[in-house]
Order: sequence, then C-alpha cells, then structure tokens
Amino acid sequence: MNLSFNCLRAECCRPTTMAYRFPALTAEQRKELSDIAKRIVADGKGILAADESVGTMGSRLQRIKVENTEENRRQFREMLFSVDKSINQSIGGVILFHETLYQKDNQGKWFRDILKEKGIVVGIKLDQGAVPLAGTNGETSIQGLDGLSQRCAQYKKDGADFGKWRAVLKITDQCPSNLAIQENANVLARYASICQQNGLVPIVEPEVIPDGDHDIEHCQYVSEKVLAAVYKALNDHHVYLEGTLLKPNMVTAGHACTKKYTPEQVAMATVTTLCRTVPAAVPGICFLSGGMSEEDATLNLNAINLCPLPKPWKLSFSYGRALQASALDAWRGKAENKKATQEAFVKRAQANCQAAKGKYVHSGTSSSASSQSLFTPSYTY
Ligand SMILES: O=P(O)(O)OC[C@H]1O[C@](O)(COP(=O)(O)O)[C@@H](O)[C@@H]1O
Repeated sequence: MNLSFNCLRAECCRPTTMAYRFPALTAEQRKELSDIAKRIVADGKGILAADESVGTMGSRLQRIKVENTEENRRQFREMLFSVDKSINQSIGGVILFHETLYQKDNQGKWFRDILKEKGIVVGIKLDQGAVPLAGTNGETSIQGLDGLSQRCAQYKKDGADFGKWRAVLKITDQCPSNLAIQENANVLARYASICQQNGLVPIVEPEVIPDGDHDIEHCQYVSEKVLAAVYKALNDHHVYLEGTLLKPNMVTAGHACTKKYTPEQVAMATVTTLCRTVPAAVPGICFLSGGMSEEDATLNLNAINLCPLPKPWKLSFSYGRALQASALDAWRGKAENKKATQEAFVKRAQANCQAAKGKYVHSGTSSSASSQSLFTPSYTY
C-alpha cells in the first residue's frame, strides 16, 4: 500500500502531507492539553479575563477616577485574586497580562501561586495588538507571532497553562473583507499551533465587534463566515481541537440597531451559528462580553444554555468587563472598599456559573453598575 496518498480511489489520489504520518503532538501532549481545557470549563466554571493591557486598564480606571499606575493595577487585581477559595467553584481559569504574571501580593506571594493554590488555571495574553491591513477599510491583523514559541515556553515555565489571542473583525457595508477574515483565521491558527507545541491550551478569540446598526441576522451571517474560516485554518494547521477553547462574540444586533432582541433570540442565533461552524471536538466555548452590561451578559449566557438545539460543547464565559464592572465601581481606588469590591466580583462570578448551567434566576435587584452598558466604541486596543 502506498501511504503517500490519502485516498486509494484512483480518481482522487493526490500526494498529501498527512498529519497522522507527521504527528504534531505526542499522545502525552494531547492528553495534557485536553485535560487543561476540560478543567477550565468543568461544572459551570468559566474564565476571568483580567488581561487588560495597560491602555485598556487605563480606560477602566479613568471611569472611576483612579490613576493608571502599575501599583493601582496591582492593587485591584490583588483584591480579585485574594477572594475566598470557594471562587474555584465558578472560576476555572484567569487570563493575565504579562505585567500581572510577574506581580506579587502585599505579602510578597506571586499572583500565579495564589491562583494555582485555589485550583485555578493560569492563562496569559499572547497577542501584541492590532496593526492595519493596507488596502482595507480600516481593518486589522494582529501581531505577536515573532518569537511566540520562546515566549510560550517561558510562560509555561512560569506557571501558565493556557494562552489567549484576540482578533478583531468589524461589520460595515464592506466589512469584514475576505482578506481580513482569511488573514485573522490564519494568524489565529498559527498562534494556536505554537501554543500547543509549548503545552499551552490556546484560547482562540475571533471577536466580531458590536459597533454598527446592523441587525442580528447580519451579525449571524458574518459570525458564521468568520468561524467557518477559523475552523478551516485550525484544521489546515493540524491544531488539536480537543486541546483548544473558543472565545467568540455572542450573536447580537449592532450596538446602534434600533430593534431590540430578547435573550432567547440572541441564544437561538448564537447556538445556530455555533452548530453550523464549531466541531463537537471543541470542549468549551467561553463567550466574551463585548460591552454588554453585566446582567445582560449573564441573562444571555443562561438563555444560551437553555436553547433547545444540540450543544455538544460546554457553553461558558470568559468575561472581562462583565465580571469586573461592579467590582471596579465598588473599589474606586480605596483600600477600605475591599470587602464590597470582593463581594461584587464574587456575586458576578457565581451568577455566571449558574448561567453556564442554565440555572440563573434573576433576583430583580440589580445594582446600577450591573445593568449599565459597558460598550466601548471601536474596541480594538
Ligand atoms: O484591549 P485589550 O487590552 O487587549 O483587552 C481586550 C479585552 O477583551 C477581552 O478579550 C474580552 O473582554 P470583554 O469580556 O470585556 O469583552 C478580554 O480578555 C480583554 O481584557
């Protein structure tokens, strides 16, 4: 038998680079990756995305009139990471920014050790921001592939077990272009492959941002095109899907759309999109919150988990703004607000854990911070 052909039928015999003959990963590597991915999304757990870059954190802190210094960023994050150990019932992973991975608490203990002792998996933001795609209507690619393998190897030694890379696609009359879709899919796949080679589970984040007045059908059409391209590229790059997590946008109308949709409509459009594009081998899909209010992000996630369509993946959260807005509002840069800050964070984490099981019951008493829109126009770094 000639094994350099992928099919024995004469009419379609073509030489091929068969991944099974040149395996990208050993059985041990695959097991490690799949175990990490499953741990992060086990039993309704989700991810705290505390990986805001310095600039993004600056705009968060500006809202509460706190100066964007390294020490203020450290203090806020220490409050989140030092909550009671029971947080591990709702948070399976925390994504850190480079600076935070190398920070310590007031007692001199590494943040990463604090998280690991709680049984929480440590992740690291690996992308290095958007750059223009020439010849497009302001579209972008993401940089950070150069030296990525060395960075991943170092982060793995320093305690990280998963990575995150966010690509940004926008909806306008001409966008996203085919170039932006293909380029970002390919870069995400290359990043995912490099992560896996270094023992990090890649979180693949192709975000279709909610700017615009498009309706939900338009967002669904675009999200399907983007996700289909991403999974084609991941397959082309021999990425082991069982050792990945997807971080997509929910399928919603644009922020300026006048028509409003219920959580059930968002859920139906979102799960339909995922059914059409995301293989069942992917263990978990952790949504970003994309500027929704904390409460909307929780209600939509709950509706998604109640949606009567096939759902072969865990459907959970990887929220930045929707897990931290009330906490930031409670903190306002004052040490004496520690208890209120931690309570606000734990409350959102528990609510989203319930939503990831389709068991969230809205209490009817939302704080003003939790129902406030967290939308930031053109949220591209
Ligand atoms: O612009 P930055 O600093 O990369 O941050 C992007 C943020 O977007 C996310 O990918 C998703 O955050 P949201 O849930 O707030 O939409 C976070 O992980 C990250 O903190």
